[in-house]
Amino acid sequence: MDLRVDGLSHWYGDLEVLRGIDLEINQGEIVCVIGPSGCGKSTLLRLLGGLEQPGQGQVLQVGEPPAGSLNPLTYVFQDFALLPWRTVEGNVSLVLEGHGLAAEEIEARIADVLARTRLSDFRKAVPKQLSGGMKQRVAIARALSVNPAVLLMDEPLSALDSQTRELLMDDLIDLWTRENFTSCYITHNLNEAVRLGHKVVVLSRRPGVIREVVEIDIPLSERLVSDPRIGTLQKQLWDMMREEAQSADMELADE
Ligand SMILES: Nc1ncnc2c1ncn2[C@@H]1O[C@H](COP(=O)(O)OP(=O)(O)OP(=O)(O)O)[C@@H](O)[C@H]1O
Repeated sequence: MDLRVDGLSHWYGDLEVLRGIDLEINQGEIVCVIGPSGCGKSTLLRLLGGLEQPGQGQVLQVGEPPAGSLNPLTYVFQDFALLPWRTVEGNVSLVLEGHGLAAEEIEARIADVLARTRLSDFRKAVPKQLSGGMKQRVAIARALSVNPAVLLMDEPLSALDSQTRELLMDDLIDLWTRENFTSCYITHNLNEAVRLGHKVVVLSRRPGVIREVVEIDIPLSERLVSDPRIGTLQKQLWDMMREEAQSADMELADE
């Protein structure tokens, strides 16, 4: 299933947050969205997932979600959003309950996603026993368990230290290489965008309009930290964002 965004604009009261966004998220691609603070990135993600209705324009689901999808558009948040009193398997099973699935189907889905995210040995652990990186892996496993068409990821690595972020990026690259999942991935971090994005959408300061869509045709598995092409792309993105980020910074300081 693809997502198509047509002429999307959004306001909160008098505050215009997004203006005239046209965007395609095609099946099997990771679309990263970057832009200065407050430019409407999280709002865009909420509109994509139907948590809010756009002031203008529309978000279209083109094609069918994968077989067995319980929730075609599924979020992964920065703060992991795990229930502290539930085990790893309990946190995954949370999103599988209430769909009328047989107990064996729930068990099969849990075992499958824990294996795919290499968490099988941790299924009885509770969140406080896990590092931040492991918690986010549980959140990703939970999102995958509903067999989503599109993963909506809102700064999923930004609460993690830089080494853990590197490890999780490797995990995501590995997962994508095995499964070609589809994602809209919001980030502040330009390195994440150039390591993970098939497309990088650069938003202006608020109201967010699309300044540029940068297509990156280097295979994800070849985008090593040491690859000079990655550094060059990152600099290119920063050159596009610098002025917008400076202006946004001043605006926020005035508020
Ligand atoms: N529910 C809401 N009601 C009113 N204003 C809101 C609401 N949600 C967001 N805003 C405002 O809309 C603007 C865009 O917010 P949003 O969180 O989408 O930006 P962002 O680009 O994700 O920001 P950041 O990079 O800082 O996370 C901000 O000025 C924010 O204060």
